[in-house]
Amino acid sequence: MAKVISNFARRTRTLMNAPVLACKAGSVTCSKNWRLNSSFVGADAEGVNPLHPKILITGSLGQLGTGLARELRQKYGRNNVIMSDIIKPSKEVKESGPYLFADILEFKALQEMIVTHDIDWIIHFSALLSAVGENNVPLAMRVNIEGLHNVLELARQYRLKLFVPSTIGAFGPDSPRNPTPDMCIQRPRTIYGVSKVHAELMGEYYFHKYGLDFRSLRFPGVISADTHAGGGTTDYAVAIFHEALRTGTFNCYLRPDTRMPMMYITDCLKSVAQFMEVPDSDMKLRTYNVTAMSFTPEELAEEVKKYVPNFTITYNPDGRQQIADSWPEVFDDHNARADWGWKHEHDLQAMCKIIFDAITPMYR
Ligand SMILES: NC(=O)C1=CN([C@@H]2O[C@H](COP(=O)(O)OP(=O)(O)OC[C@H]3O[C@@H](n4cnc5c(N)ncnc54)[C@H](O)[C@@H]3O)[C@@H](O)[C@H]2O)C=CC1
Ligand SMILES: CC(=O)[C@H](N)C(=O)O
Repeated sequence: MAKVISNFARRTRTLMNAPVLACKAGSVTCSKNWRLNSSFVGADAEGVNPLHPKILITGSLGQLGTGLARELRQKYGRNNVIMSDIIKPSKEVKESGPYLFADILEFKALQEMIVTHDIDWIIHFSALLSAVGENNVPLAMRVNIEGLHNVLELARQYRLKLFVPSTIGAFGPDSPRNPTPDMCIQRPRTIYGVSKVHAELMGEYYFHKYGLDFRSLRFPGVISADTHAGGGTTDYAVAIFHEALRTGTFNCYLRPDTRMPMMYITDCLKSVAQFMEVPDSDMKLRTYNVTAMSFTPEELAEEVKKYVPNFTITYNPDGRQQIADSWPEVFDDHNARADWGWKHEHDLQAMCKIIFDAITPMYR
């Protein structure tokens, strides 16, 4: 009990020292008293129970968030993972566990949420992806850059663990493209990429300056069986499966030989869940590349033909071609594999089989 009280006192003191939080001291104390009265067995130095951290996912109604919430709820308990976004959740989402409205640009409301719900970790998914970002630069700057500043400050003030995904889009035409290592020139030419390099650097700065437990993985294009994709350059590899079954044809906005790194969604979600638990001592970097495969639209189309033999594909490159041409072709993730055992499960063939098995019945 003495350890519990001293942890509690230390955490409360830290919070009270943050000037912006002074007015919240009452609710902080109240929230931590709840912790005192509840099961606190096995809490670490920050007072977080490593078996049941309370996790907030921002932007959780996008392509990745719902699946990650499912994965983390299985691990840490349904009520310990709070989904949030600015859009209305479906009935299934509402029934699956806690969901809250959270605009990443409203700092005070986020503070209140962290305190009221006693959050330990933030998984920060809110973002505008590459193609939509190019179409609305001012909004991308607000959501991707101001939003990041807000979560960094929240994580610093409340001593939270923070995960912010980065992307192959954080590299640019001056980076080596085949393969692209963790450490190399990063001069992206999209606002999305610029905001992600900014996130990597700011997170690492907060780590060195304040000891913030900042973690980031650079994902390749993530492919899932559902049609939702947030407006990225890699989205063709999500849309193609449904179009193939629905119409037998697909009009691709990239050239047939445009090679990009990709990953099946379950591998992506597994990488996040695994990475959040990697001990500090095993992490030589705070930002790691992770990937599973690399393919071109032409190669994907060949695979699709195995399931839809009459499938045809046409190519009409648009503005996304220029983005893709500046991104990595093959991602080098050997550091993640060596330092903390990252390993993908699905290659192109395995992924296509899972997706077609899942969605073909919908089109019969
Ligand atoms: N899906 C992919 O292929 C990849 C994704 N990532 C990163 O992973 C994260 C999640 O990606 P996805 O789920 O695909 O994105 P998405 O575009 O599908 O979802 C983003 C979510 O952010 C929400 N959002 C927008 N403005 C907001 C605001 N002001 N406050 C709160 N939420 C807001 C949107 O409503 C949306 O649900 C992003 O940071 C993205 O950059 C990185 C590499 C690849
Ligand atoms: C690779 C990404 O970050 C995303 N899918 C996009 O294409 O913008």
